[in-house]
Amino acid sequence: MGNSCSNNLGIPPAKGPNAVGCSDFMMDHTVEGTFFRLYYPCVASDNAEKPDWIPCKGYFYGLADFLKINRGLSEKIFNYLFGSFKIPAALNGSYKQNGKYPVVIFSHGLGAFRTLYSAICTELASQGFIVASVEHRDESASATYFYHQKPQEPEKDKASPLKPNPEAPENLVEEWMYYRSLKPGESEFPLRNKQVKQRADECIKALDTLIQINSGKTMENVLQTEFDWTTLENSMDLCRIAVMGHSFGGATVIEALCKDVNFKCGIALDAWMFPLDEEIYVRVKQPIFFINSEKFQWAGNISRMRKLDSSSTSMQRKMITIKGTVHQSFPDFTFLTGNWIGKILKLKGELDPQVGIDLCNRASLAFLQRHLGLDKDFNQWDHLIEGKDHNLIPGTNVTEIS
Ligand SMILES: CCN(CC)CCN(C[C@]12C[C@](c3ccc(C(F)(F)F)cc3)(C1)C2)C(=O)Cn1c(SCc2ccc(F)cc2)nc(=O)c2c1C=CC2
Repeated sequence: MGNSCSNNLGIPPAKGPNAVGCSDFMMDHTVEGTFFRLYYPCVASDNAEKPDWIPCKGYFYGLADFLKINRGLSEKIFNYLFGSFKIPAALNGSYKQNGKYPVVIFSHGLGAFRTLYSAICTELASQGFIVASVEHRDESASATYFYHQKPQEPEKDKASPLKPNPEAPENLVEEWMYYRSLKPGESEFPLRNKQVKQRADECIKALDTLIQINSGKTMENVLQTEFDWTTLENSMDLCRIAVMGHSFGGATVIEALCKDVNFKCGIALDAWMFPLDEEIYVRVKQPIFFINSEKFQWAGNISRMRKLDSSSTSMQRKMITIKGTVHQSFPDFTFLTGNWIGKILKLKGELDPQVGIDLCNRASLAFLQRHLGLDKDFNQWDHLIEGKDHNLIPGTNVTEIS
């Protein structure tokens, strides 16, 4: 019986052979630029500083907006509950050169943002992937930020004004974009359909930026982190690229596969299929792996996933359901509250969160080895792709409409 006191809460460290580095990248500074958190294999060091899980309090404000609760009060509660958590990775750790690593682009869910899936992203990086977790600017994130060029200061006040945010780059002003909820009477599909298209474009833009970084081109990272991005020259295997995402990010996976054949396969975690156009189902050709929770799915959503099955590539369309899991079993919150808060807020299912994320990560690694042609030992988990485990169901538990 694990001790129930709170000191055993935290994001579980990755299990793979590589130490994990983590660094944030934004280029260019505008809302049209790309913004992602990069996780990568790094040189092991025991005293490395760890990145903050929630990087600044603007994200707490956005979470409050998303959850429709008061900002002031919830900022204090969130800060108390989650403010001190770190990501089990080395902030700006030195990149570990070892051949070319396959690449994964990760897309977060509605109301989430780039840092909330670190148990998945750090595990992939520790197993030898370079992972870019994008932060979407389609107003589906709880919060995100970007910069404006500061208007030219009139000559008179020479002295530079007190800088609002010390690490903010020169002469740029930080601006925050918060979650946009549906307006009363607004129909949801047009908004979500527009957002999923922008989200796919942002995944492609992040990939294009990684391709430039891989070429060794000096990139001007607006965030001015202590990380030398030129060390990533020739680090990526650009024939082995996958796209992955949770919920709204799962729909983004399908849209991105459709738009860019550089994505060789996709993994959709508890996908929310509603935002997708009907005609997309026949256009996707790449392999897709649906990893579903037991509680979130419903017949209409499953039947849309099944439409992707009927095409000729059905051999490469797989679906499993993890028993005892809920929608929030994929983001990091599932590790960060005690059992009873977690159950009340539906952040935890019946299954131990660590067991659930291990099944998800191992099944994903096996699928990535199969469809990116990796020569690792992830095929040891091939049985998980078929749902062969006492905590898995092949396909779905949802009784589907015919
Ligand atoms: C009332 C809000 N109402 C908005 C439409 C529904 C809210 N909701 C259920 C929630 C998110 C919940 C949550 C988070 C976080 C705490 C905290 F206390 F731990 F912070 C608590 C409680 C509230 C569980 C979902 O939207 C579920 N969902 C999600 S949740 C992604 C997410 C968001 C924020 C996070 F911090 C972590 C993960 N991503 C999607 O793409 C889709 C859906 C539904 C359809 C498509």
